[in-house]
Amino acid sequence: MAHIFHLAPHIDTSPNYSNNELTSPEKVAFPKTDAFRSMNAPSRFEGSVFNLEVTGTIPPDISGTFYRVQPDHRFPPLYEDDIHFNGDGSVTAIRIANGHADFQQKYVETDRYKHETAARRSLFGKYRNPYTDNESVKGVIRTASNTNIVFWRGMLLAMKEDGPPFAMDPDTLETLGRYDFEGQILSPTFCAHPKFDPDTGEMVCFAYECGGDGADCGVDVAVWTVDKDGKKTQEGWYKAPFAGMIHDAGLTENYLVLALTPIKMNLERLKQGKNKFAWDPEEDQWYAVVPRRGTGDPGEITWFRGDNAFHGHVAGAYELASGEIVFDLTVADGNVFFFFPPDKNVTPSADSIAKRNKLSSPTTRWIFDPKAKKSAIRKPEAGDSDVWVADERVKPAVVWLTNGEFSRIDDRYVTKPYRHFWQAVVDPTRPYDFAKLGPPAGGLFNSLGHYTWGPEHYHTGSTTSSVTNGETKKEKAGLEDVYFPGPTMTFQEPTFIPKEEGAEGEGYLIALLNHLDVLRNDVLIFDAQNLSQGPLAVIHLPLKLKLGLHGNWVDNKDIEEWKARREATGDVGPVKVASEPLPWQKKFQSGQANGQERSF
Ligand SMILES: C=Cc1ccc(O)c(OC)c1
Ligand SMILES: [Fe+2]
Repeated sequence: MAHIFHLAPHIDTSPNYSNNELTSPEKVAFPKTDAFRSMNAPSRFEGSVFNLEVTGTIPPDISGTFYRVQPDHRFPPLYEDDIHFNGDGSVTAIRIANGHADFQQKYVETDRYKHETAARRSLFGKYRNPYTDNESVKGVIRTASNTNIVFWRGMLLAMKEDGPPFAMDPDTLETLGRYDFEGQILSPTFCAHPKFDPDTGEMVCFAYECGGDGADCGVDVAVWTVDKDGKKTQEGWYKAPFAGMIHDAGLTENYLVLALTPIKMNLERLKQGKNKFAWDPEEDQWYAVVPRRGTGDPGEITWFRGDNAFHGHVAGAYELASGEIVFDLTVADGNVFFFFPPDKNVTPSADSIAKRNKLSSPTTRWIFDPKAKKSAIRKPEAGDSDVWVADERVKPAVVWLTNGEFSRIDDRYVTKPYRHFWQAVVDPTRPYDFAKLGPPAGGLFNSLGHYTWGPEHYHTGSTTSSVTNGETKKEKAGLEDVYFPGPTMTFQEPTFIPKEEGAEGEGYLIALLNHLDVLRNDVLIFDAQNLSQGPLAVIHLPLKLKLGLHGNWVDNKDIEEWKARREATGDVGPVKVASEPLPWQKKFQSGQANGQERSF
């Protein structure tokens, strides 16, 4: 292809960065780094496509919307080495009914979005580091709302764990505003993985780094329950043993289990304009078993610690008749976030993408006893607060040697024993066209897997177990059904679509396929229990999206029911978004120091 600078050599093609800093904010030229290359080249598309091209047949009983969110930088970042996780949240809706599919995509119009739109440039700096921001946006909520998009009581909530959620209209993807649960949750941070109890309709959610302005690198952790009518019914404030990332969680009938990963925040480092997190290869992986109806007493939590490792996403969690908790997630044997290397003693190359792509990430089953003998430890990092830690270290009960991430289950089985889970899978034995494609952006998720726990691992209500600290079984723990599309393709996170009245796992699986050669996406629909036969339908998008994080399926009945309830004349009425700044913002505006002290 002829490039314009061959045709017009006088055109300015100079780099837009010098010493890692943006030199011409008005010039729209993105970094030429891996974080902005291939599938992750900026897309920035907003709009819709009616009646997408389809190969195969979309099962006629599928009626609903697949919502998912991707980070997609709107402007060249302030720093050339910016990371994918710092991109603006852009929400995709794939609306399916009567065998047809429509596409829509729109940015989440966060406070960040509005300020940067007005200025036509980036104003917010590095990932979760307000010390790198333009002066004009001090005190503005920084979140890019780019990690998950969930349906809650008739609205979509776009979420990122560094800030509050933003509400969107499920029909139009219009941003309604910041959502504070009608004034009930005023935390500076929230989570990207709230859990929904299918029996009670409750949302159980949590936050970390939530004791100040949301960027204090502190150890505060909060847990909330919001009931099906939107009323906050529980709130507990706790301290973590260190200031690390708590990204995902598991929900059982009586507990929320939080995974605290040994990547650590540090305020001094942040103030120096450096990374939010650093991997600590010497630190344990931790789990907090938190009672769902707790009050915030530190003794309510039991913290469990195991050998250093990196948490992926949670599949399922449930309680056994013995009271013990089964908790399943992928756990990788090294730093998955290569862009957050350790602070010291590590040569830069030791945490490269190449090394990340060699990590193994099995599905790991832990069994926690909430009544385990524990002792209070006082950690100065925890503000001298008591943290109650189980005396015995934990080891996995089962390690299923899968190699993948983005575990999903039939969400009607959250809190319950389950048999089926699905993952984006890394199968290094399959061919990959490295010569043509270079390293796969976001990881080599070249396959999609359906896993069924074998009979000895499928617990019914009466099963008891006492294997908390037994020998770890490393095995193939059940059936594996895997689909590999070809050497030029990778998958994004799959989502399960249940069949109405169907048994657990009966339904479909939907996932985005990345064509790394032609830089375009398809949406694939599978029989959830027969992936290896290949997709039932391939929905062709006429464009390239970006690598997204999480998505969810919402049935049309729920969308329609809530639409009626949210009418001005409906029994619930329109969504009420936040009308006042957050407490930390008020403090900031009144000139009080923000950050260190608890704001509310
Ligand atoms: C996958 C995890 C993850 C964790 C924190 C983030 O801010 C994030 O942004 C997209 C993603
Ligand atoms: Fe996640």
